[in-house]
Amino acid sequence: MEKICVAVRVRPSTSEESFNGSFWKVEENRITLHRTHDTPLSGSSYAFDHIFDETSTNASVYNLLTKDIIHAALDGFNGTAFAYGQTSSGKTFTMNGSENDPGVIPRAVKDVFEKMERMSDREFLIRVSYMEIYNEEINDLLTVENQKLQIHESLERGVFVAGLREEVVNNAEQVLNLINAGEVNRHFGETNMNVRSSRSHTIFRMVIESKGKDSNSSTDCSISDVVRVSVLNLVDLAGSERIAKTGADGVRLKEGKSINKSLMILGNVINKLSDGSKQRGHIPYRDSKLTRILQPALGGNAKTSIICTIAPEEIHIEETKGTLQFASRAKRITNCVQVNEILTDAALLKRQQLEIEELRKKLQFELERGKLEMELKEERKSRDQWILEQRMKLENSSSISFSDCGTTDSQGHGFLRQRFTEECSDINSTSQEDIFKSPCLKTAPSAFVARRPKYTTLPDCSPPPDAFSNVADEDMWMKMNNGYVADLDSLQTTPIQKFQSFPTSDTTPVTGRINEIEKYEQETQELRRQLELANTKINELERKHSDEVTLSKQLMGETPEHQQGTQINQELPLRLSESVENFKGSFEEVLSAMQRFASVGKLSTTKALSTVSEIGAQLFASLEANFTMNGDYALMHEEQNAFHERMNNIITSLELSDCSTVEWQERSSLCSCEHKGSCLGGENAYSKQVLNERYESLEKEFLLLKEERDSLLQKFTESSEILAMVTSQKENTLKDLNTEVQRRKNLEGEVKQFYAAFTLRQKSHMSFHSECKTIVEKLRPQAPISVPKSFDCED
Ligand SMILES: Nc1ncnc2c1ncn2[C@@H]1O[C@H](COP(=O)(O)OP(=O)(O)OP(=O)(O)O)[C@@H](O)[C@H]1O
Repeated sequence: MEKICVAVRVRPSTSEESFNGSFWKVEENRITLHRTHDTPLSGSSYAFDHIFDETSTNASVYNLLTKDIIHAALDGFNGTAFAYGQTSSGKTFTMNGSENDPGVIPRAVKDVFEKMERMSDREFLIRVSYMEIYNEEINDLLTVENQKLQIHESLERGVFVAGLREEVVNNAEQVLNLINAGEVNRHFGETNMNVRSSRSHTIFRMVIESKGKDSNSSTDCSISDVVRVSVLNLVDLAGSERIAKTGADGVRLKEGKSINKSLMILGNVINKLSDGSKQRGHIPYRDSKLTRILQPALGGNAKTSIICTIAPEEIHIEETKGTLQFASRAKRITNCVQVNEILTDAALLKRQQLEIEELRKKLQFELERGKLEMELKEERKSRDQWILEQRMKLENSSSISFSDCGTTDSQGHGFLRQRFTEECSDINSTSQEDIFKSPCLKTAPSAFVARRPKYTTLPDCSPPPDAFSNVADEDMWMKMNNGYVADLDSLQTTPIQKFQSFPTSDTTPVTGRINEIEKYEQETQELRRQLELANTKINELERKHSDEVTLSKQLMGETPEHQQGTQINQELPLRLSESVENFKGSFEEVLSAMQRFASVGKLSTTKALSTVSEIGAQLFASLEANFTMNGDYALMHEEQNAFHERMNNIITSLELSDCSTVEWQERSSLCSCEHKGSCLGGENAYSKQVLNERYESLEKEFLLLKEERDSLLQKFTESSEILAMVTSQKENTLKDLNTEVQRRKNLEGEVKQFYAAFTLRQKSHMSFHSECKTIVEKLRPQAPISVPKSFDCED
């Protein structure tokens, strides 16, 4: 808990008049209203953390009041500094300052960046915002369009202004430029009391995020996993005003009313908070936007300082008193300040892993301990049983012996020893089962056992095991066996206690133990459940893995096919144009042969026509075949060769068509000259027309082929795109697959580690168990010696 730091600053007087009645006098951290003749007025004296008189500078205010808060903000503490006071008392002067004496805000900005540079072990991210509350509406001073913003609240961010521009900044200059830009948008107005009166409350906010540069440590939460986020508010409130004094009307009046109202609500909040935690009751933070935004600074998680500015003039005494009373109440407020640290996902994960590991170890340990305790209990129980049995045997035999024991005989040691030996031999002959090998005191002569006046009856209990240290030592037994007569009263005796097998009276630890065991059982169940979940996850991953392997194989299988397809698609247009070129070549050869024959008059029109139509049919059939061969280049090549062959045949047949030429020549010689002329002319015209038609149809075909080629090219591009897509999909799937494989490996590793730790624990438990057994075994033969001895001492 930390108190709000409250200071008062007195502005230099603006009036040249000397005081007529009273004035404020500052003495160290106390301010008192004095009469003119320097006598303090009772009930008007106030003490604060600091008081800055008229001569004070903004530098001193910053250093004494705000600097610590700014520095703490860099360490992760929220901080708020605000100026409160009547209008024209110097709030804006304190917060913003002048050129010669910068105020709290510019100093804080510079200080933040300077300190940040010195903190070389941390990385910082700073965001700033600047807003005003004008007539109870929130406006963004950095973006004029952001008006009438709303306040929201969320678990993550707490109370925040939605839509407020937050600028990430890197240096002080950048921030100061932003502030200057914001100042332009701020509402100022002239009143009778201040030519430049703030008509709104302004809040300049810096959000400071930082994290350590250290990035080591894979097992524990490293410093770099913890992010500190602090909010620093520097607030310049609008001043309270008396409408009569400010002479406000119209807009100014409305502003004045709004200012006074929100300051009144601030006063109410401060009053409530200063009442002390028990009487506080409801704090009306939600009554105004100002108190809602400043909520963390008022009784919340923030280091807060308030500078209350006052005007020293006599005419403002009442307002000054009001301000000082506000300040006095604010001084009583305590805030609950803590560093705001956020754990990143990685840190949370690490922490949870550590916790699980801790629990696992604890559980193992407790299980083992519980088991051992049970075993020890069993051992103890059987040992107690055994001791009890032996004791009962002893009691039975001793009751016989002690009945024979009389008073001390005065006949001397020799007689006693002889008698003792005799008795011993007697008893040994009758009591063969005395496995304790205890001295034969039971049958000792009355003279051997010194008379013990206090002793009246046999004790009905044996000493508890913890009293074994009180019994006589081995040496003493030996002496007694050798006939030594002891003064038993001089021996330290074991107090008589009722026999209780073992300290079972304390039931609380048992109940506690049961509770603990139940708790461990629950934890075991939980761990088992986690293990089952892990196994399910592993199985799921395995299934996914195998699916993806199959998919990958499938994709791998498809890839060569796709590659081949692409290659074919890529080469197809080239090959087609090559084949068209070849066809063209063959066709031209035939044409030139025909021209040759025609020029020498060896080719009849009929022959020429039939040849051309044959060539055309061949050509189109071959072209068609070529296009439908779908990239089978060998076949295409064959087809081209066949076409070439056919063309050659046509040429040969043309060359060999002598008879037809002779026929033609004979027929032509039969024709009259005019007839001949007209006949030739008619044939030529006909052949030209047919050829033209043919040429046109060939051109059309050629265009069609071109279109087809273009569409094939289009298809090829599309196929290439699909292939690229499939390839990238395949790569992504492979990546996913690798990640899954890695995750699975990690999980397997964890499970292995868990089993290894478990086995180790089991081994240590076994060895501990065998050690215990050995100890118990060792203890077993010693018990008979101890028991009768204690028995004797109690006697
Ligand atoms: N400590 C000071 N030293 C010198 N001049 C001061 C001091 N305090 C205030 N002034 C001057 O007094 C005038 C009023 O101050 P300022 O505007 O800061 O008052 P305010 O409290 O912000 O008023 P309002 O609430 O109306 O905005 C300004 O001209 C300012 O320069």
